Amino acid sequence: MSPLPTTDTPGRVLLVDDEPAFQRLGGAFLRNLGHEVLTAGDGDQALAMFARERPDLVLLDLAMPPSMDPEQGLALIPGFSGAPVVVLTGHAQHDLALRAAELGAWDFLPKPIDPELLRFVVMRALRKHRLDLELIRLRQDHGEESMGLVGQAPAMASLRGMVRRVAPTRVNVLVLGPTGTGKELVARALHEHSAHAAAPFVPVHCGALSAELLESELFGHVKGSFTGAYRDQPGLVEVARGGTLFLDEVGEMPPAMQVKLLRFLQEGSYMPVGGRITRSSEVRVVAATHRDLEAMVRAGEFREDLYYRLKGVVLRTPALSERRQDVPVLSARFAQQRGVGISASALAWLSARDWPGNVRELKAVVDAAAALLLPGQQELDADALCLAAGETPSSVPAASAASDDAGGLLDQALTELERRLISEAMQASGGNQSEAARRLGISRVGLIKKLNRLGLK
Ligand SMILES: Nc1ncnc2c1ncn2[C@@H]1O[C@H](COP(=O)(O)OP(=O)(O)OP(=O)(O)O)[C@@H](O)[C@H]1O
Repeated sequence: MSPLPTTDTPGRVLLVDDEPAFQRLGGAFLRNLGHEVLTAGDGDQALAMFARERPDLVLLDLAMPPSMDPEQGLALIPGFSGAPVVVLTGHAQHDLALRAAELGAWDFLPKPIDPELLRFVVMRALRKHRLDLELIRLRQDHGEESMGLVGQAPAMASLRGMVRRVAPTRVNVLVLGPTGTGKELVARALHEHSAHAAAPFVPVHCGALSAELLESELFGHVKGSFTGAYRDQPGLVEVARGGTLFLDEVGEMPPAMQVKLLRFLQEGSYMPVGGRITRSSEVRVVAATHRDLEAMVRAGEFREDLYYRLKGVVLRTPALSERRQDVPVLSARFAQQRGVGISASALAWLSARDWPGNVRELKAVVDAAAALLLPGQQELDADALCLAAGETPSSVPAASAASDDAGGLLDQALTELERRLISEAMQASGGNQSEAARRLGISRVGLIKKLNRLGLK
């Protein structure tokens, strides 16, 4: 047996025991080891202290006043969720110890307590607690890190960096990029990482409505202001109060509305359709368009003053053709969301194509292919993707499984994919092999072998 470790980072321990002698002696022993010790003499006190002080560990005697019934002690265990619980039991109370474990206790110590064992069990439980916390933090960081914006290309990393920096501010943001590249995702990430994430996120499609309807939608209307206005209707600027108003396709906004929006952006005030009283609302505005707004301004199609109001900060979402190395990771994510795997041939097929509709189009094909899988099939392959894309499987090389040289063609497609991913990673890393290997998720030695094999050195 390995020797018991002697030192570790101390923690904050809640000692729940009604015996003053044990509180004193056990407490002093743990304090000597550097731990901070809190004590409670009954269940109610213990739960209240736990809620207030959030200790790292609970040492719990099961038999306590008023009833001294261990069942009552057991019932306390779930109340200490978030910290490991070590129960203190009598020597012959194995059943009780098992029940405690079922209820979530991490360990148990027989009484009378052996100090060496106490020291060891406390240290082990504290270590577990710290690992749990670290895991939670890593999970949060990981979720935060991608913010739903999947992609390893440098352009995506810097986009995420900008979102993280801009989100906590209230500055207006203009998101520019081709259709289907994640502009709305960026707007949502900005909202979700702002201090106002609990307030509403309200999207409005500016191109889908006439000027009149858009005005009524945004600023609301009063009863009787037009046929069909049977009651007062608040506008979306009101619905989004305190949160984010997302103006999608702002380039399509009719000129008559542009001037009203400008007023709202400048003064925070607006007039509901048919109303006589000016209202105000405070929202953060994120606008997006796939159109060249600057060119529209030059052509007199979009108000210059509104353009400058909207573009507090400009964020750009890259076309998928500018980050082809992200096709596999995006495809794998979309397949995973559908609960299926994805084969190498499928990734090769997807990577070899152009995606004029960008991520939206890629996602639609992966989703459709997942829906077309036969019962029992767990993995997307090139055939399923061909069908989903409306092509006959034999029209693409990787799918012609029936032909004699199908294996050869698949190998060829995979080699091509490998060559491209490696070249792109090397380029993105400025020729640094260690960095390129990290991006590709392989070892440096593995990368060097591949570079030699593919003649890329
Ligand atoms: N980086 C990404 N990671 C994961 N999913 C993405 C990414 N970019 C886009 N998508 C997905 O692609 C689809 C289209 O994204 P979104 O609606 O945000 O694009 P858009 O640029 O606003 O499009 P449009 O200009 O047509 O309004 C959505 O299903 C979205 O979840």
